[in-house]
Amino acid sequence: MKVAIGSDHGGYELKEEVKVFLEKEGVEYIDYGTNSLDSVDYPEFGKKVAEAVKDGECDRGIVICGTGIGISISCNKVKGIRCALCSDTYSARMSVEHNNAQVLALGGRVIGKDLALEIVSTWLKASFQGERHKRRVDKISDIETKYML
Ligand SMILES: O=C(CO)[C@H](O)[C@H](O)COP(=O)(O)O
Repeated sequence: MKVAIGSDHGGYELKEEVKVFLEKEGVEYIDYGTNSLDSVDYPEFGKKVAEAVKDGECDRGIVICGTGIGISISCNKVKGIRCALCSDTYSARMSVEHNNAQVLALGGRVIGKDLALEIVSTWLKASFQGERHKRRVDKISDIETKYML
């Protein structure tokens, strides 16, 4: 599995911790920035990660801003992308098993490193359960088809 990872300045430090974790776990990743604590605009980095997943360059994405909110909203504007903002391991697992989320969002100013890494670990191991959940995810796609160009 190859993971696209990106953040703004509010998520930069946690992004660097997540990268160390991915390396330890032997998970390949591409870092789409940002590369410092200098102030930047989170939609640019959410877009890069979401597009990398949409285009098949990466299988999944992890995005981080201060709260995780702005960057997750940005990712969810890319057609076909389901980005889930998670602050607990149960939601992280469910976001894949039930919602087939390909992108995980974290709040760098909300959760600590240890919890964040547990969430990432849980999320990486989860897989979509299909069945009744596929019908529901298909209905999300129907909404996109109606409202997104
Ligand atoms: O969480 C965020 C978006 O949802 C951003 O990281 C946050 O808004 C950045 O704020 P500031 O420019 O004050 O560092």
